[in-house]
Amino acid sequence: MAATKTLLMLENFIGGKFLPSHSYIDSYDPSTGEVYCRVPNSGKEEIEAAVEAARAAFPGWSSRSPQERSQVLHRLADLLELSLEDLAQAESKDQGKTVTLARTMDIPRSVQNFRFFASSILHHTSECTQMDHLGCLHYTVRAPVGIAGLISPWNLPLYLLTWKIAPAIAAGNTVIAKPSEMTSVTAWMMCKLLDKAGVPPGVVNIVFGTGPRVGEALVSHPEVPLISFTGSQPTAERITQLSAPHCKKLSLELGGKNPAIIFEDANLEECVPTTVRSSFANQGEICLCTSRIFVQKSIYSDFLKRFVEATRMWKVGVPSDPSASMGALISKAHLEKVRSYIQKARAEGARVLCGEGVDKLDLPPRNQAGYFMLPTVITDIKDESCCMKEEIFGPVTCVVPFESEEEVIRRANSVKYGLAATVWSGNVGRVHRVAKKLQSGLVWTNCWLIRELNLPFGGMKSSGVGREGAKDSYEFFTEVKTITVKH
Ligand SMILES: NC(=O)C1=CN([C@@H]2O[C@H](COP(=O)(O)OP(=O)(O)OC[C@H]3O[C@@H](n4cnc5c(N)ncnc54)[C@H](O)[C@@H]3O)[C@@H](O)[C@H]2O)C=CC1
Ligand SMILES: N/C(=C\C=C\C(=O)O)C(=O)O
Repeated sequence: MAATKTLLMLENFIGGKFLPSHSYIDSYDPSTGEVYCRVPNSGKEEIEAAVEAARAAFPGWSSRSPQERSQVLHRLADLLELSLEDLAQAESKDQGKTVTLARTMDIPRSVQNFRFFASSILHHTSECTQMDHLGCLHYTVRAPVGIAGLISPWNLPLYLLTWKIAPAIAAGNTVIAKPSEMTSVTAWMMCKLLDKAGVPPGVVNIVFGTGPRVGEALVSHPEVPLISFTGSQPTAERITQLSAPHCKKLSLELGGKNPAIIFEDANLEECVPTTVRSSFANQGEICLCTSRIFVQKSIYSDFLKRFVEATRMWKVGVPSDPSASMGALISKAHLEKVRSYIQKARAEGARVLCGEGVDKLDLPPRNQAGYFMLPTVITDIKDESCCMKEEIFGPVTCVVPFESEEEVIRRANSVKYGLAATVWSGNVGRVHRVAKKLQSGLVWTNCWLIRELNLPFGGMKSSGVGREGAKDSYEFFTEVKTITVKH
């Protein structure tokens, strides 16, 4: 007799209580393609309950001092850290990424998000000016906005959710968060730690479900004056439309089509492995991943040979395999979408040098229905191709040659996105010059994804609106008031 599988059942977390739902959505293990979890399919009713809880908690939480709130955030960081291994295993199963990546990047960064904002909230200053001729002193004060609506995606589930929750509650807001319906488990696990950390009921509410149903109910709610969103550009457009009648504050962190520019004097010993990582880390499912590699003509063939060799070493394996660099993509639909880009490139006459359709995937029988694909390198492709223009958000990168600095800057800037770029050169003057001319919110030179959480993070053009970071998040999650004192 076949054994009945027990599915993990998630519950919403509202007003400090776990509440079951009327209906549920299936959630898949990307490494097997099997349903293993059921996520509440919430809607307006649950958002109403969460608003009520967040409204009730706001006066108490917002009137605590930053020092008191900071202590709570530190305790939560410590508790998350104690659960690091369980969270890493869960994140990997839910998302498809390797356990190693979840253990070394996702969960440590989630812990760091709470520690960082626990500390930075203690160090903000306000402005003060004097008008002696009128006998006036002016100064600013900042106050939390109220109930913050936070919507996060599936690629870095707990990492990006906590990047929003931590600054929002540090500043004294209460929050209603909606994680991606595809990766809700670690958010639900975190809810179990909130009470022990001293987070009062109603300060953090997590409501699970789909974007069109519960996401829109949250965005449209008149008592939620602020939305912080990370995800795709079409969803950002919808959120902007729904927010407009309420004049909500919006922070939108969207996609990228990020260039790597590699000059002939680059140190290829460092550049090649870092560019493999920047192209394929987390299955290429990070908005900061490189997907267009421009290489100066004089080193083009040498770079390409080394890059393809190094890509072939980027092992795809089951997420628990410690030797795997890459796990499974998030969903069947996403895998098909990513593959369709490779088919389009082939149809246009581009060459696929390694990966999809060229090399063979080696997976155990249990994982044959998982959403795996090999890291893929495309070349001989035109800048106008959709693979060079659109965000693929998978393990696919294009390599093309360039001749001059002016030319590569123009080509790198010729897409609608402007999130992140990398520049590789041993010439400091050139590095500065190129970095200044790139239309990109972030430029890493001779490195990738080294994050300084104090400084602004975010994109220009279609990559987003607003910035996040110590000062930027504080300003976003607070309202400023100017006070004039006549003396
Ligand atoms: N940070 C980034 O740059 C990310 C970019 N993407 C891009 O978006 C593509 C599609 O991925 P999706 O998961 O479908 O992204 P998405 O933008 O639809 O989802 C992100 C979050 O928004 C929610 N959402 C969706 N529709 C909504 C609506 N109408 N109102 C309120 N919330 C809504 C989702 O439930 C999820 O929590 C990816 O292939 C990738 O290209 C996806 C995730 C992250
Ligand atoms: N927003 C994303 C990545 C952010 C990384 C960071 O803050 O370090 C994304 O992939 O959507």
